[in-house]
Parts: sequence; C-alpha cells; structure tokens
Amino acid sequence: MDLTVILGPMKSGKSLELISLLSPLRHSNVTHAVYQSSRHGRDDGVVSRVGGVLETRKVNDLSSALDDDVEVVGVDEVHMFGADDVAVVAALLERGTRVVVAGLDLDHLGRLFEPVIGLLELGPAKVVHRRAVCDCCRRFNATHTQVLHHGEPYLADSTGALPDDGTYTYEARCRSCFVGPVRAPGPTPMG
Ligand SMILES: Nc1ncnc2c1ncn2[C@@H]1O[C@H](COP(=O)(O)OP(=O)(O)O)[C@@H](O)[C@H]1O
Ligand SMILES: Cc1cn([C@H]2C[C@H](O)[C@@H](COP(=O)(O)O)O2)c(=O)[nH]c1=O
Repeated sequence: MDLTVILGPMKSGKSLELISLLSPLRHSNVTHAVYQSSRHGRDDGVVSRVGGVLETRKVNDLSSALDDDVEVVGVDEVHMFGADDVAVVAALLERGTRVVVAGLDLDHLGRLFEPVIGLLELGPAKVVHRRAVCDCCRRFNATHTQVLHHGEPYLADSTGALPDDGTYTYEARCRSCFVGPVRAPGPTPMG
C-alpha cells in the first residue's frame, strides 16, 4: 500500500502526529504494530512532549515486521534504523502493507540521515515536514536540531544514535541560528 513519512527536528510534533494517525487503530479491527528503535532510550513507547502515548515494540531492526504480517506498520525514530530496515519497509509496501514512519531528517551536523534518504527514494505517498519553534530566536521556523555538549555545539563527525539521557542537550533551531560544521567555500560563480 502506501508510505507516509513524518520528518522534522526534535520537538516539532512528529510523535504527536504519529500518535494522532495510529492511536485510533486500537479501537478498530485493523491489525497493526508500531516499532521503535531500541537505541532510543528516552521513552518506552511513542511519547509526545505534549501528551499522548502509543505502545511500541522495541527492536534492534525491523526484520520481525515481516513475520508479524499486520495491515498497518508504524516506525518511530526511523533515523536510528539502517539500510536493511529500509529494505524491509520496501518489502512491506510491496506486500500491500500501509507504513507510517517518523523520525529526524537532519542530524546534529545538518546532514540527511541515510535511512531517510532511502525512504524518500521509495516514493512516499505523503511526506509531512514539521517545524518547531527555534529555541534561540523563538520564531516558528526551526528545521534543525542543535546538539550541545557542556553548552557548546557538538560537531563531532559521528553517525551513531545520540542518547537523550542528559549527556547532551537538544535545541530546535532555525537555519540562521543553527551552528554547523564550517564548510570549505564552493567555486566562485562565473559571470
Ligand atoms: N521549541 C519547541 N517548538 C515546538 N514545540 C515545542 C518546543 N519545545 C517544546 N515543545 C512542545 O513539544 C510538542 C511536540 O513534542 P513531540 O510530539 O514530542 O515532538 P517530536 O516527536 O518531534 O520530538 C509541542 O506540541 C510543544 O508542546
Ligand atoms: C539531533 C540528533 C538526535 N538524535 C537522537 C536524540 C533523541 O533520542 C532522538 C530524537 O528524539 P525526538 O524528540 O523524538 O525527535 O534522536 C540522534 O540520534 N542523532 C542526532 O543527530
């Protein structure tokens, strides 16, 4: 069936959106399962900061979703999964399963997460891009997540999941307030 991808920085309401889309299914006959990466230690289940909870199965990878054989599959913190898990999503869609995924699009350096690239390549029926309020300038245009370590931007070139256990603090930021790695200047335009 179809794929819905919910993206945005931390605090933008991705969990809220996932809960509002999938929680009614508990009251229906539609078979469904929601998976969350076990690398996400902050919550047991999809928990929105504004309230609301969705029961999840904590998994290291999505392979069990193929065995569960339900009509609707939800995936939370999808940026914490890998290329093999994107292949599982593709197989589920091929089989006629409706899949709804939510996660960060951009990492702490402002780069697209690899599984997000793979999901967008599957040609989702719907992509929801949510914004948060910038924790610096307070405008409602935050697209990035600034990770701070002892109050300074964390700019290490790491790709693993970052814990939300107090080691780092996380701020939603707009593109102007976001501090990313210094990039080498590109070629000067001709003309
Ligand atoms: N900087 C912020 N911008 C927007 N909402 C915020 C911010 N800080 C806290 N919130 C609260 O967080 C809620 C969204 O939280 P949540 O659903 O957990 O988002 P996400 O899953 O994207 O991290 C908002 O509805 C709002 O009540
Ligand atoms: C920026 C960034 C964040 N993470 C982690 C930190 C949290 O556990 C989740 C996002 O939680 P949300 O509020 O539900 O959006 O992702 C990460 O692993 N890598 C990063 O670059």
